[in-house]
Amino acid sequence: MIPPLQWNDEAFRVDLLDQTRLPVEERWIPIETPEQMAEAIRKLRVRGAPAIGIAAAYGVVLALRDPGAGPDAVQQALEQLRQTRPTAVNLFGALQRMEAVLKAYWQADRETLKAQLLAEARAIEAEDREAGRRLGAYGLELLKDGMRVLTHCHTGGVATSGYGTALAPFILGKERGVRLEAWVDETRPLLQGSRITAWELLKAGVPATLITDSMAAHVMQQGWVDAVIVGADRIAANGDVANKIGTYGLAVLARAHNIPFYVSAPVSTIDFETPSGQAIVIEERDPREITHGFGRQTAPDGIRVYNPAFDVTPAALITAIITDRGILRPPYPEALAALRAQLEAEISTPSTT
Ligand SMILES: CSC[C@@H](O)[C@@H](O)C(=O)COP(=O)(O)O
Repeated sequence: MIPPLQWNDEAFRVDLLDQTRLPVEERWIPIETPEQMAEAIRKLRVRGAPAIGIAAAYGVVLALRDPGAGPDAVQQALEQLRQTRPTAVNLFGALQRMEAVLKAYWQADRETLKAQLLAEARAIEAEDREAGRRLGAYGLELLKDGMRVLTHCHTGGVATSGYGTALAPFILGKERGVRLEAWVDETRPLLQGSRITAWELLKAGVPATLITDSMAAHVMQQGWVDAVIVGADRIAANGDVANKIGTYGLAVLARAHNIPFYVSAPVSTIDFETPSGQAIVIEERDPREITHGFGRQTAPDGIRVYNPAFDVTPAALITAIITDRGILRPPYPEALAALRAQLEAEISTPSTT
């Protein structure tokens, strides 16, 4: 498993895998300031909901790289990183945790603040790694040996810090001898499926077949898909799920073909404060991603373009939501409320082990 980034303690910087270069080149770039991290997130050099949160957390630590910088610089970094991408809630959750550390150690000396911020960023990364392993194990309760499973966008190692979210059962399944076959959606317009999912599954030795997004209906109609599994960028309190554009269409297709549709995401992707998908802000990206994708003009100058990066799948189309705390089934408002109560109870009664 390749991580999306590595903290370089000696150089006090982040070494980041530039995902825009995949699969042709595995290029690691040094990130030394919060500005550089914000740029990397905006340009999708690091992407995928959990990875964005982890990257932003380390980006906050970088505010203290300059020997003259103090808590004000950290506060500024928090504001800057919050402006990068609006949809994935992991970004805001991670920054909220970093802000809590900043507030708790505002009056402390610089070295203590630095150490505490770094420890929190490392904790966010480690928790996500463990969440991915659990997502894989729960996913394998639903995805059985021999199944052909369609997935969308990229939800593996470099989008997280370990096994991934929707790709976790494929990777863990490979380790455990459970044979899953993947249908990989290309994922227009930025091709996270063909560039990154296909690359990661090949590396892991998981059998995979690449299709363009518009072929999904056809392969389902042929009876060649046993399940669909996707990740999430934000799950609302009623179970609506924002994920990469095209996910909603797949859910409709899965329902039409009587195929189970699963969402796999860590609890850090659940936004209990957002009542439904309608309240989720959908990022709109540069029209040139469609008209000039990968440097080649493929549409006439002057054409009007709409380029939403995500869509919302209504809870009613989701067969189960796999989380690192177990598998949720409809009705989701009740299942999510129970999960929230469980998580809150754990916070108020910290474990003594
Ligand atoms: C890695 S978990 C799932 C999502 O983050 C993933 O499906 C996705 O939509 C990523 O979008 P991206 O725009 O590439 O950051």
